[in-house]
Amino acid sequence: MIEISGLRKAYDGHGRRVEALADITFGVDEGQFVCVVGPSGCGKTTLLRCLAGLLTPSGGEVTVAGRPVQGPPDGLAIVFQEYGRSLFPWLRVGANVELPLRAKGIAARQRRDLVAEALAAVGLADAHTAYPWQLSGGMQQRVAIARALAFQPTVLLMDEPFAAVDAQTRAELEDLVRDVWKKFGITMLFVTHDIDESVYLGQRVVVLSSSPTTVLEDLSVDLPAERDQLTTRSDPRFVELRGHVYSRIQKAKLLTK
Ligand SMILES: Nc1ncnc2c1ncn2[C@@H]1O[C@H](COP(=O)(O)OP(=O)(O)OP(=O)(O)O)[C@@H](O)[C@H]1O
Repeated sequence: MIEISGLRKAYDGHGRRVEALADITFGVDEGQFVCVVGPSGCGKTTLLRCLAGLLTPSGGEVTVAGRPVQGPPDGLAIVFQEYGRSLFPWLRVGANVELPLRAKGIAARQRRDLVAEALAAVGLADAHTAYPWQLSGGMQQRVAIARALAFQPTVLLMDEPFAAVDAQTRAELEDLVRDVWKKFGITMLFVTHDIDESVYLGQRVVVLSSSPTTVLEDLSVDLPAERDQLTTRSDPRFVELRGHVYSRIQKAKLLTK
């Protein structure tokens, strides 16, 4: 569904050149849940922006559903880290979720159904008429997820979506994301700097090096499909996998010093 081949991205400007992505190659099959984990500043956001057609790569190729990405691909939605900036404060929750559906030209009745279904899927069926600023941070991020779901994406990109919420809310949202992935069969690419989160959520974890960034490892997560915060996180295999990813990143850091 997603193919990234030899992707390179350098930023130029004001006499400063940043080689953000040096050489990234991996793919995500249809319906798969893949996490990308890497140190802060390694280019995770840059990678997602290239995939979403919001940035032009300096080299290599990205295809989504077999088509080279030249602008935002059809059927692709993205959830950003900063829910506070991605929701419109002057629109009620329902109108925020509905907005992309209007842009897509969907008829009013179907829009109403999709908004109701998406809000129910994130446990906010009764928040329709609230304003985003009347909700907690975790609830606002649920609204952002609902907005992406209502769009009925085939591919959902998530850019450190839980970095700004407290630990308990984060755990709830992680389980919510796995639930909606299973329910809607979406292809998921989830970017995080949190190693535990990447192993808990993903079927695979793509480990990135520090910048200039390459793929250090593409790891299959052979944990049971049914995951929960208590048993999965204390499963010896979970502990082994997270330790493996951690030491991989640490070793790479030492080599680049
Ligand atoms: N618009 C830009 N112009 C110049 N350099 C940029 C720009 N955007 C990002 N960079 C640089 O590219 C590198 C990768 O940035 P990016 O935000 O993609 O990393 P990240 O892994 O998402 O970071 P974090 O984990 O801190 O969110 C950084 O060195 C950053 O300073």
